[in-house]
Amino acid sequence: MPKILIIEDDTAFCQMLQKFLAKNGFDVSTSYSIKEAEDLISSSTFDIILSDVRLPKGNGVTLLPQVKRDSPRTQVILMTGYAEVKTAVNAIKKGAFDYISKPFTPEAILAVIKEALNTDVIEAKIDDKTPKKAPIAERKPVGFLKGQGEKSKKLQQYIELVAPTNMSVLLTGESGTGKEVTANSIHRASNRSDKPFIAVDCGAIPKEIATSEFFGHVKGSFTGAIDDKKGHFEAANGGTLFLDEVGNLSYEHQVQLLRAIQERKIKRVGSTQEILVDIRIIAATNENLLEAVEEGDFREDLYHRLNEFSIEVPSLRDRKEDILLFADYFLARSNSELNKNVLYFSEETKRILMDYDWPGNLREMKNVIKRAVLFSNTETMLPTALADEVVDGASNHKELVFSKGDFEKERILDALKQTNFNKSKAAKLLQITRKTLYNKINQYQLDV
Ligand SMILES: Nc1ncnc2c1ncn2[C@@H]1O[C@H](COP(=O)(O)OP(=O)(O)OP(=O)(O)O)[C@@H](O)[C@H]1O
Repeated sequence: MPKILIIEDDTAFCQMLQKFLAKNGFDVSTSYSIKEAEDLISSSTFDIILSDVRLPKGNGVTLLPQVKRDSPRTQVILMTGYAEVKTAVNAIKKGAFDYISKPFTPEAILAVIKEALNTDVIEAKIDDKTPKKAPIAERKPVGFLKGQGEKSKKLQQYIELVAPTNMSVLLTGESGTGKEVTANSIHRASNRSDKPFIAVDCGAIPKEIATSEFFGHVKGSFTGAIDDKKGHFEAANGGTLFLDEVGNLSYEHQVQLLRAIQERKIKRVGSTQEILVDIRIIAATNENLLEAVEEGDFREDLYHRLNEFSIEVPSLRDRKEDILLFADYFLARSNSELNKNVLYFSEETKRILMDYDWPGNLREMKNVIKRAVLFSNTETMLPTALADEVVDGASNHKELVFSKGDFEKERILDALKQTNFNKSKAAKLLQITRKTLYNKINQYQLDV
């Protein structure tokens, strides 16, 4: 039975959580203060520590070094208020597994705990050198940062609203915005969270084998069917089937899919036996599906069946307030994946991250930051570590917005500091003339 320690000074909430987790099969200890927790941690080993961030005499994050030193396999999950997300992201840098924002649903906390326990199992399997082949479509749950800006809050509200229902959800949004992780987040917050989440990229399945991929086949039903095989519908039974790039399905497969969803039963290729399936469908597209319907490329009845509730996942440039929060998050993840210790972004780097347009959205940011972490040899990430297209893209954008006065004063000071107060070099860096720089220095009465 996995052991959990809850550290929470709100006694009523702590006891409620204890009862709930005990009911769900965990061996739960509680402590109401850091001191009490330290004693428990030194005398016992826990699989999970679930700690409030703000505690009477300190902060849940201060426990991390002790836990990581004495019991490296223990996973720490922090419970935060909205305002403490930044602290929690910093805690991930120091080795915390994840954080969960209060208030949270029972399903949500169970999902994070399970994910933390799974990580351990995966590591153990690697240690064993007996990796099991996972079904192609079964993907490990991914980290999900909620964000704090208006668009992010709205996205989160929609996720929480629709998650407990059985409604089909259609996720729209540009490539890389996080549609798959949003789908996963809906699944984790639903009452199907202990059942599979199967993600299928409809654009990547060859047309000839799509039926068998979705519904399975029996041995000998076609050349190459050397064994009985379960399809994605059966694999997702009881859980959620995520259909990515659903607009890429052929007409024939749209018909098959609609029938299976409506009738809630399928037949494996080559079999006459009907199999009942209970699945929730979440579909995603980055094209305009309604246009595809109008042009006759996508069946209207299937469109309405998938679109019982639609959520638009915003682009990263529409989540400006969250850009640095996401950047911090990817910095922490990259450090732990690459075993590096890049802790900060320089002011200029932050500005570039803010100014850049991020056409590839969060996927692009994740890759850009990982690469930059690899290239950084200091605790502070400098712009030189960023890919050229990001720096160039941001400076084109910066030229456009420079005159608006946004952060102008700060930018000028930063450029001056970076160039050791050499005004010609600073002007060059800012991509303005020396004369403009002098005018700005006067305008802002900078003492340089
Ligand atoms: N809210 C988030 N928190 C943390 N990471 C995120 C978040 N959203 C997206 N990501 C990361 O960004 C990357 C892209 O996300 P995802 O694959 O879900 O995007 P997508 O919209 O489904 O992309 P595509 O349209 O190309 O299928 C992933 O690596 C994912 O982990």
